[in-house]
Amino acid sequence: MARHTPQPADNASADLADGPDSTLQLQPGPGHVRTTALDALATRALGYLHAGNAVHFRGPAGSGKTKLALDLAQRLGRPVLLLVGDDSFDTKSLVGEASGLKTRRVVDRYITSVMKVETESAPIWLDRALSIACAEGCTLVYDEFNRAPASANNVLLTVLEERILVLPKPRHGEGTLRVHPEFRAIFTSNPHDHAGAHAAQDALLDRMITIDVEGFDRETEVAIAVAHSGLPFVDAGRIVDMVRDFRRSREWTQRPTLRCSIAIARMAGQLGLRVTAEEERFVQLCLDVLASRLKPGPDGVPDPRHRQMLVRLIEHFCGAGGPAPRGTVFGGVAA
Ligand SMILES: Nc1ncnc2c1ncn2[C@@H]1O[C@H](COP(=O)(O)OP(=O)(O)OP(=O)(O)O)[C@@H](O)[C@H]1O
Repeated sequence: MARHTPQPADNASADLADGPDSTLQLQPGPGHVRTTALDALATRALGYLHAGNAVHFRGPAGSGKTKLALDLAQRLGRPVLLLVGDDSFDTKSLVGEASGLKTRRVVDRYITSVMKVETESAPIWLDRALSIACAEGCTLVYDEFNRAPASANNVLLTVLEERILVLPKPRHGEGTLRVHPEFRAIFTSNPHDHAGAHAAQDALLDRMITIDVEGFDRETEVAIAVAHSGLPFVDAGRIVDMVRDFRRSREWTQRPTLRCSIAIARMAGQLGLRVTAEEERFVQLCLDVLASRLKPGPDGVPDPRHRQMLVRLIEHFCGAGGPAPRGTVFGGVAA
């Protein structure tokens, strides 16, 4: 769980970093990108959040859900709590639990010849992300919430509907906690992720507004690749076009995401590689990032024809003659 107190001005994004007191804190990232498309999406979601609704961003890996959720959380101007869903979660992981006993011993020597000793024990309650967020009116970003079992997430039902947190054991003598009016929740999930994910219960989905984030437009992807790499727009554009074409082709088993474009652009920038098919190391870099995602051939081993297609893809989009015409190599529809 990471906790973040909002910073002033235009520090809209948040990356994880160790704070000065060595607790994990979210820090604004210098490369946060806002484009027309991202702004439109953010305005929509912020409207729902301001009106008191929970918002859920659903989309494939690398579609920018977490970054968007953290950006919006920061914009709400309340402290932010980040929770990442996990298969091992139960109700206690979200709301906390009584842990150990606090013992108080009173020694009464009012009359010198008589000593009266009274011992009193009370449970110590340890709060977790949800109870803190509900009590203090924080914004809870619950990333990959469907990785936690539905039984752990059940406690959210009354929080989102009746705005009451029902505690499994009394906390400071109370069995329920009235949710702070400023409490907001932003969820993310990946519906294509089957490893370790659970089906989110309908009742919970029914209490949030789900926005599908299937991937960004070209302008946004290029702007993000530039922000992460410092490459010129033209070079980042060639890399993004290449990855987008591969993505549309469906000739992969693992989706080539925005992270692929960022990785290629960032490493090309760091290694000082020219973004062209004439640069052998650049071609190798693209193959290293992309080839493992290719569909295997019928015998389960990488199909050399697919790899050849990948090389043609690099030559097409990063050929010597400048930016490629908006054609496709893998057969996807050009943007
Ligand atoms: N607006 C943005 N500005 C800068 N970088 C961004 C922006 N949106 C996304 N990114 C970058 O794109 C990459 C993918 O984003 P993010 O981690 O939010 O995706 P995700 O959908 O949550 O992925 P996963 O499901 O795999 O966790 C990250 O490296 C992130 O920093």
